[in-house]
Amino acid sequence: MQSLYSTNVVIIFLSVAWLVLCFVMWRLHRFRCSTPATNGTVLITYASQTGNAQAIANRCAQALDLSESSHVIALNSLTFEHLDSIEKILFVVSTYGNGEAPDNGALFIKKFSKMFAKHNAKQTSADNNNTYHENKVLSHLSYSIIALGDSSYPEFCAFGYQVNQTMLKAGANSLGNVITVDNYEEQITKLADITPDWINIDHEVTLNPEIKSLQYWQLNERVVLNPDCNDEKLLQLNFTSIGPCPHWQAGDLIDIQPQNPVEVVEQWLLENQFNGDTWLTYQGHQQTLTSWLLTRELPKVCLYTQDELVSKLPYLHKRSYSIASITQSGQLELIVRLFESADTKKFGLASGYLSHYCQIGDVVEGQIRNVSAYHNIDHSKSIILIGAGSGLAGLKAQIAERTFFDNHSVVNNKTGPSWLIFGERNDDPQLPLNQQLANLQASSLTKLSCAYSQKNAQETQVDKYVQDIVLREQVTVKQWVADGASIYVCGSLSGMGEGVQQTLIDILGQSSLEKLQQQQRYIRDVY
Ligand SMILES: Cc1cc2nc3c(=O)[nH]c(=O)nc-3n(C[C@H](O)[C@H](O)[C@H](O)COP(=O)(O)O)c2cc1C
Repeated sequence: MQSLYSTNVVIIFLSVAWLVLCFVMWRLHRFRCSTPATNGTVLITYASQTGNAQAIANRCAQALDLSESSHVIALNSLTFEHLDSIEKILFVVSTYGNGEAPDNGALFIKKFSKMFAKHNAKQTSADNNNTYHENKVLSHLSYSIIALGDSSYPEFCAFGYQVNQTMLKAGANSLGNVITVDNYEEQITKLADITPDWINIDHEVTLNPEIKSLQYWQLNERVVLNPDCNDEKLLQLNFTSIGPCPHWQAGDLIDIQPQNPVEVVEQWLLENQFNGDTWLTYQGHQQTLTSWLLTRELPKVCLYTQDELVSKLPYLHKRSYSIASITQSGQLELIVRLFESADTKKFGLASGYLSHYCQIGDVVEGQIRNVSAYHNIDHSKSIILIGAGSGLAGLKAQIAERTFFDNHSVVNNKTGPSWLIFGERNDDPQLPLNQQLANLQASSLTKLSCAYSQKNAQETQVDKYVQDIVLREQVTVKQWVADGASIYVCGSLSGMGEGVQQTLIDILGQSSLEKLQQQQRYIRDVY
């Protein structure tokens, strides 16, 4: 009996010891997996205009088991103290404008060049004018750069290279070449292919078409907003979601999968002697070759066999559009400018598809893109919304969200005043566009100021461009900003976006505008 008792005690003891050992080994394994390669502190910083670089930064944080809230920050928020206290940093930065930084990274080069110069000056005097150490302020720090861009721009990934130069000058250690990413697409670009070796991206965080569900939208209505214009028509499109409606916020974009016109696909098939009626199965879906090729690039010279086409021909690049409505309306609204080439009279691929080839009732594939840089607006404060043409989309979404906030917030927390400064071509009040503006003024705006580019400014005393209004109304603009207003700009970058920015610099001063940008009170959804 005694010996049976002691055997049981030994078995229980061994079992507990075994469980404890297993637990310790498991914790150790988890610790090893989650600890960054250097065992040092790692930070991830992003500069992102439309959310791609930010999404990659967040996924890298997941792969490194780092918290997004404490280890992922916008480049404008990066301080010298951060750099001084960490051992490794990952930059995920896109390029914007003409080889420039995205807005939430625009202060980095200026801020750090100044800071490093100051530090170097101190270092120099400490070393009795020995300039050898001048560039070693960040010698403890290693870094990698993922640079997003689009090779159709002359300055491909220029900002990524500028960040690299700044870090090299400060003596930081590069962990490899700048990783350039051409035309990043969430569902096509494999994260494992664009991340440095020290980040172990597993399959869970590798986005590809199989694991991300696609979103489809049925076109219900299409209205020409400026029927008086023969060129560059502006169209409003309304869609409903097929299946449960995804959630989005004002400022979010939608990436639309464009399609070739059917005639173009049929002509290409004929020229290359393929049979468009052949049924082909790819990734579990079966449709005719013609249907498959609607969304594919069609090369001038085709070296593939008919069976290879679907797996080899790349998808047409998706195009991003600002969403003009809010989820609560139950409709996805877009405002699209139809591009038509002056020489060939051909339509732009995506704008032609949405504005011309796509028919009412047709289904369009489009993925909502969360752009948190455009979200952080305090609706209880006032806002100056500035834009032109298709930029009305982003501005309408902000107005709709503020109206929703007004109707659903607690009594004392009402929406602040909204001032819309908008530019189009013609002031004819019968035009659907001008009727929409009048409706917005009646229902939701405190102030509406319009500029008309096709009016003769001297003769009619109207402003030609939105920046003319900002300049003429500068006293009021300054007063609104002093009272806490945000400024939200939406529309084309060249011309409108750049003109507005220069005028704001002229009237508010560069440093005040930078401060507003840092406080996320100057937001630009410009393209
Ligand atoms: C208005 C605009 C300007 C751009 N300028 C450049 C450029 O000069 N060089 C470049 O390589 N890519 C340029 N791009 C491409 C972006 O860098 C690319 O789309 C990137 O994926 C955007 O990433 P983000 O969403 O993080 O901002 C530009 C894109 C837009 C919309």
